[in-house]
Amino acid sequence: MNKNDFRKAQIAQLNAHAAQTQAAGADLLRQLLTLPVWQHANTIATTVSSPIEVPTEPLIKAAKAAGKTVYLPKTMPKRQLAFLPDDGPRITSKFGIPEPAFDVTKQNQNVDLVIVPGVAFSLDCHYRLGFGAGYYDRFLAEYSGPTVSLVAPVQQFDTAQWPVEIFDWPVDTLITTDLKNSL
Ligand SMILES: Nc1nc2c(c(=O)[nH]1)N(C=O)[C@@H](CNc1ccc(C(=O)N[C@@H](CCC(=O)O)C(=O)O)cc1)CN2
Ligand SMILES: Nc1ncnc2c1ncn2[C@@H]1O[C@H](COP(=O)(O)OP(=O)(O)OP(=O)(O)O)[C@@H](O)[C@H]1O
Repeated sequence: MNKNDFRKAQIAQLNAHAAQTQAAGADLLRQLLTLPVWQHANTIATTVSSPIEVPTEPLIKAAKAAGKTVYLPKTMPKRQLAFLPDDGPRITSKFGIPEPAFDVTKQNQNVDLVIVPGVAFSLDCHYRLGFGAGYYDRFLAEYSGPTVSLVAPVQQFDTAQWPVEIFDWPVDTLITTDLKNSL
């Protein structure tokens, strides 16, 4: 199947399994908190999740409670992402995603840990398929720090069932959970 058709089918699956994905969040977060790469990070980047994604609000709260600075992406022209601290009001973008206000003096593209979103992940080579605009592919081409993705059962594939391209970057660490942790 081509990438766009696979992505469309997979987004339909994410919608159908949204409750299961929300339920998986607690176990995925529990595992994240045990990772040295999390524990040692002073600055972390994540997203504001939509209802079909692994919930990130508990992760944001846990990071702040641990004294970390949380950065969120703001979508910029030319499909670039600017990472800005989650320290003020969030403004909903034209894509419906709440984002921090742009302030070049606060921008940080080199945080200690990036939590990478996606619609599907391959467990063998850690490839990810995103929502399709290439924002993270472009960002990861420039970022050399550690990456982790929280993978709900519906997002797990033993091997990529979609075409992997030259600009696709594997994620360092995939955290997965059993279906029984999501019921
Ligand atoms: N929660 C969350 N936030 C995130 C991401 C994500 O995956 N999850 N992103 C991960 O990358 C970035 C936003 N990703 C996006 C991915 C696709 C489209 C999109 O398809 N937009 C148009 C098409 C516009 C175009 O082709 O330029 C659309 O809605 O039709 C928008 C944003 C940053 N924030
Ligand atoms: N490093 C890059 N530089 C320029 N263009 C890129 C780069 N990486 C990806 N692209 C372009 O971005 C587009 C979207 O790529 P793809 O379909 O793989 O997105 P995705 O992985 O689903 O999205 P995302 O990375 O936002 O989650 C492609 O047309 C690709 O050519």
